[in-house]
Amino acid sequence: MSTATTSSAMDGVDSTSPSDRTLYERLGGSAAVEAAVEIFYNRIIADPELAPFFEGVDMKKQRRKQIAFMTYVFGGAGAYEGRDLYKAHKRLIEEQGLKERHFDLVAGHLQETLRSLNVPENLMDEAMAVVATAKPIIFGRV
Ligand code: HEM
Repeated sequence: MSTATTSSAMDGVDSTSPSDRTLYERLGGSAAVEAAVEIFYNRIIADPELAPFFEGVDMKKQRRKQIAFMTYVFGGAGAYEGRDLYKAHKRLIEEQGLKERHFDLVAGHLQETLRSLNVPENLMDEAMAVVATAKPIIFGRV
């Protein structure tokens, strides 16, 4: 009999369930993804290397788009109807010097976000593997 000692938006995380449940469900569904995206962008805009890319960006809309995107890529309900990731970041690469190094910093913030929400290591690895697939797309290598 285990007793929960901490409470977070990731309550409901279940790292041992059969793989017929999507990563989205195992992470804790919409509440978990919304909490993660909130913390994720707070970290990003507090990072002096990343903040300049988000100047003038409507962060409320950005959070909504990222929630839709993560819901989709983690296998949750709904369809992703945003711009494709290559087009969405093209201007940043051509005019603002977006490099793979920045991607790695962003991925690191996502990992730290999931860690702060007590997402189990194996689920975090799964989520990070999905996010890594965005890298060649953003940089036009696929
Ligand atoms: C894990 C990798 C990433 C994912 C999954 C991701 C996802 C997204 C998504 C879904 C959008 C919205 C697209 C739309 O307009 O429909 C977006 C836009 C944007 N992303 Fe990313 N992104 C990633 C990496 C980065 C990095 C490394 C930066 C910069 C440091 C960045 C900066 C931006 C900015 C500034 C916008 C808004 C562009 C605009 O409105 O013109 N992203 N991203």
